[in-house]
Amino acid sequence: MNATYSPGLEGVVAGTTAISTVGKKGRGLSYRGYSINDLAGRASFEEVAHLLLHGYLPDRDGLAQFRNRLVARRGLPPALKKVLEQLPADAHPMDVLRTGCSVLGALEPEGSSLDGERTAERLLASFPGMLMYWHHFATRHRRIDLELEEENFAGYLMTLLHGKRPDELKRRTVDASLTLYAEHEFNASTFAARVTASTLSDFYSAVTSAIGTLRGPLHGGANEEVMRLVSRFDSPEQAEAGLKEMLARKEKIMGFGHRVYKDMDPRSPIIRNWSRELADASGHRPLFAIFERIEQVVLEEKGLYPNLDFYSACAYHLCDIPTAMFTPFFVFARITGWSAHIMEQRQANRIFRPVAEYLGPDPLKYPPLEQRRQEP
Ligand SMILES: CC(=O)SCCNC(=O)CCNC(=O)[C@H](O)C(C)(C)COP(=O)(O)OP(=O)(O)OC[C@H]1O[C@@H](n2cnc3c(N)ncnc32)[C@H](O)[C@@H]1OP(=O)(O)O
Ligand SMILES: O=C([O-])CC(=O)C(=O)O
Repeated sequence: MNATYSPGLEGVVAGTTAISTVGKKGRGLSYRGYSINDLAGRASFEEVAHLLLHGYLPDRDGLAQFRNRLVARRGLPPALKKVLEQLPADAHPMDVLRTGCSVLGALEPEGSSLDGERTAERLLASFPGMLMYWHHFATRHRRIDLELEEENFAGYLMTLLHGKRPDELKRRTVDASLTLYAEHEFNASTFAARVTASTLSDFYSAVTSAIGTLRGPLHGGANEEVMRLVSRFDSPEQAEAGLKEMLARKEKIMGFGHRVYKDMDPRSPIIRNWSRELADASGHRPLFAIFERIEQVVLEEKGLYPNLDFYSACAYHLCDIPTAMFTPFFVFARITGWSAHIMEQRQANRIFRPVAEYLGPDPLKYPPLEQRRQEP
């Protein structure tokens, strides 16, 4: 076999998919053939989730049934709640979700690999409750009710977080952000899920792999790092000076750059508009101006464009979502894409097993124990 090495697998075609296109000429970003601009502007996140999980946009009845199933699958088994109650208040919320997913897999294992759609809906429905149950217990010792009537997914998770229904602008912003975050072809976490699925492992193991992969700051964890960066500045001028210093030190600026998009990420202007609307409505224009100035400086100095994580940080902050929950919100959405990919992998499976270029020593003579020198 004649294989060429591509660091980070850049440009390598690692499989086939019918789920989405990313940055494809003439198609841009699309989920199952529908443009992201149509989906983010016109469909609710539940319609998009149905499209990804079941392959088609539901009609009115199909959507109502899907929403009902999600509402019915929100509750958590007592044994899982007990585990969540043991996790410390300073645990990272992504650790909580990774643990919660793993425990649910032990309590409600897949009966057979045909259970994929049911498991996907169970995880989609229960992830918000897992995180918010832990959050309220760990911070205020309150055991919250997870089985609320609210059938809108964004409304449900915001109500769980804040203990009251969100205002309409915040709910619609979160709804749109979930659609934007839902799916993105062979990104690192989806690829991790597919690699795990390719060994014929179970659904929960594949999703646990994906959560662990999304957590890193080069991937989903970037949205949290963006907010930590922006919080260091009080004005656009300060941000400009700070960013120039960082770039001079050759530091990476989180929320910028992308493996596939070498110019604009098509999701970025959409979430930027929601952020601006929120900033205008809540008197936070100065914060938005800091984001804008950072965008301008990084483009001028490095020629890099913001990815989805950059303005998502602004939107989530203005929706009063704690910074450490930004990446979990990404999970609440991307579970739909991960699930679609796990099911697609199972339909035409071959185990992932690439090869490595060896850079180690030439063959060595084996030294008996008494003749070995301690290596430094
Ligand atoms: C939803 C998502 O997961 S989107 C990604 C979220 N991640 C981030 O925002 C983290 C910051 N961005 C990055 O680290 C990268 O751009 C990635 C991980 C997204 C893509 O990585 P790659 O495709 O491997 O690009 P790579 O890191 O090789 O960058 C190419 C060049 O641009 C530079 N560059 C890329 N991104 C950045 C950045 N955010 N800040 C500063 N320089 C950057 C690199 O230093 C490199 O420069 P060099 O050629 O002089 O060494
Ligand atoms: O596609 C990628 O490399 C990262 C990702 O998940 C996204 O941009 O949504």
